Amino acid sequence: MLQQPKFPWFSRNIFVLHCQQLLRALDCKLYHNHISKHGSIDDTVDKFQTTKENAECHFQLYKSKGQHLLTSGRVLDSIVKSSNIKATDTVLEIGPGTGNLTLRLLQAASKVVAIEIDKRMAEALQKRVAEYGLEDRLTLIREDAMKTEFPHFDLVVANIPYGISSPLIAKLLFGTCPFRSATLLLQKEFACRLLANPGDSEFNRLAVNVKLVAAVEHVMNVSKRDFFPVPKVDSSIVIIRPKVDAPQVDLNEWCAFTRTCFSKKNKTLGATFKQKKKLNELMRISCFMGVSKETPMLHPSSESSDKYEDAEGVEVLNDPMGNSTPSLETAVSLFKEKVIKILRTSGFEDKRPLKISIEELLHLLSLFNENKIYFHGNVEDVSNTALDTFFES
Ligand SMILES: C[S@@+](CC[C@H](N)C(=O)[O-])C[C@H]1O[C@@H](n2cnc3c(N)ncnc32)[C@H](O)[C@@H]1O
Repeated sequence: MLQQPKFPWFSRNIFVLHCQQLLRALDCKLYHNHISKHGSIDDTVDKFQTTKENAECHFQLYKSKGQHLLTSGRVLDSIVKSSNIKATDTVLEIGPGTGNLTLRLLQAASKVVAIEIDKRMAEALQKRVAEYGLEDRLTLIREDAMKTEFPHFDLVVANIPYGISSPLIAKLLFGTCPFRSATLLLQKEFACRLLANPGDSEFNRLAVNVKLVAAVEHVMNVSKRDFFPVPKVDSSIVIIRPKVDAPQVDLNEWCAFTRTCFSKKNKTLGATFKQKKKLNELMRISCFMGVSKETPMLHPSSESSDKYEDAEGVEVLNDPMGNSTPSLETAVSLFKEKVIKILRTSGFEDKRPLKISIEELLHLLSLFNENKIYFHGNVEDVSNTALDTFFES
């Protein structure tokens, strides 16, 4: 007889999963290779169930760790099939859990590197993989995937904890390991945002930043009923493929630029860039970037009194030492004129970020930079700040 879970399913965000229940819930019928070698899959499951430790163990599944196990054989097979795994590939799996997907990946690939934060899950996975005699092909790293340096891999295939979707995608796309593709199960709403195009209501900074460097393909939607325990949200499978010809752009500058453009995504860029706070910030950053040596507007001095116009007909003040320095107020107003002039002459002033393509955004950023207007001040700290601000809206 199966033991009853210790807690009710919905108590305190913690679920109890009995191993036997989980294993009975698994649809393992497509382990063809294994079946042909070792007899029926039911035999294997029974063998696993009667292992003393497993027969007695149970897990508390934590929502905080995104522990919703995928139990549909149909969906698991679709994930593997759509990933186009080659027999020579090393697959990176983030959050293998008890191994429902891992076992299928081990059948298709040469190696699987699985990173699992939960010790109990890792132990159950190891045992289960050993039951199938596949342990030589599995490298199990018991760490937080966000704090671990990824070893070499060819592609990623994973049902990830949804809480780390954004930083994980950023880590993959801007990490040091080149890879072919990432087939990921994501929360449906998040996947829709990733897939959105200019003009779509969901179009946003997330899509812009990801699509700068990768193509995103929708594979299929997955019902919440295909998970155990059943989560509140539906899911989607997407494949992210890094572009081989991604534009060469300073990522920090790009991320800071898109953050500004999408800060008020229903407003025109003209309205967004006219905000006093934003102008002050941009002027400060442009100053920090060393433009101060080239333009007097970035050395404001309220002491100055005499006025004259510079070569471009811009009003500038003289300070007692003979340096040309405008007041802070004048400097901000000159800076604003410069920003608006760029937006107006390039035709972006009345456009809304929701409808602007990546190519257009790249063009606008290059116009700003050519005019020595910068969005990110710290050029040395590229990786950290780019990742930190990559997806926030
Ligand atoms: C949605 S479950 C998926 C389990 C399994 N892949 C499946 O499909 O049944 C997510 C898994 O990721 C693990 N996990 C959560 N946060 C993690 C992190 N930061 N690094 C690595 N694994 C994590 C959880 O313990 C859990 O096993």
